[in-house]
Amino acid sequence: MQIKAHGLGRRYGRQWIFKGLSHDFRPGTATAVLGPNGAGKSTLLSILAGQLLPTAGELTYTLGGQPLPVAEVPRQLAYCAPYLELPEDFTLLELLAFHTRLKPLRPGLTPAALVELMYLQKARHQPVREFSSGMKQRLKLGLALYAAAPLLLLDEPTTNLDATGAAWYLEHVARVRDAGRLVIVSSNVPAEYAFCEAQVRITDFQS
Ligand SMILES: Nc1ncnc2c1ncn2[C@@H]1O[C@H](COP(=O)(O)OP(=O)(O)OP(=O)(O)O)[C@@H](O)[C@H]1O
Repeated sequence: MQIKAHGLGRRYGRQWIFKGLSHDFRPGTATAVLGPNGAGKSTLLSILAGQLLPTAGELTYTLGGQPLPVAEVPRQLAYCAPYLELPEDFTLLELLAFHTRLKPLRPGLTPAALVELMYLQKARHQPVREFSSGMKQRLKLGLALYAAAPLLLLDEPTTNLDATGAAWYLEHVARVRDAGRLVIVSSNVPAEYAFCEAQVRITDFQS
């Protein structure tokens, strides 16, 4: 997956969050979207996900060398963000059965194997609402990292993770970096994006 952003801007009311943002998110690369709290990182990720319209500029998506209409982007997308909620009344196994029908896992990976990768075996029959915040974050990350999707968006991925959880994230994000998969990480925690080859600083596009 490739995304070309040209002259992108987003405004809320009269306030421009960012303006004139151009960047080529090349296939197979990992890019960090950086900026302090409130800079517009989540706003940019929502725009790249095709979930929020930019006020200015344009986005071009390409998959396998072919243009991809923006309406098709959600099908190609795995997205983990603090504001995306899980259906918490399901048990873990119920949630995986439901979720993987809509968003299949990588070829050869079963929900049972994913449960083990996420170290959540003991919670298989537990409703997700009873999970700790760190367990929920491991689940959200596991579902996104191991989805069969060529675009991976991670918004503040180590939110709620302890040191062991943060190390788990770094190990698994490295494992799922296939040729052609585009990874975009929004963050202001250096350890979370140290592996990224490219950076977009939102503050470079603010007046
Ligand atoms: N729906 C909205 N209506 C009005 N303003 C909004 C809306 N959504 C976001 N904003 C504003 O846009 C700015 C950027 O918000 P955003 O959540 O994208 O920042 P962020 O860099 O992800 O912040 P953080 O690091 O705190 O998560 C903020 O000033 C926020 O108040």
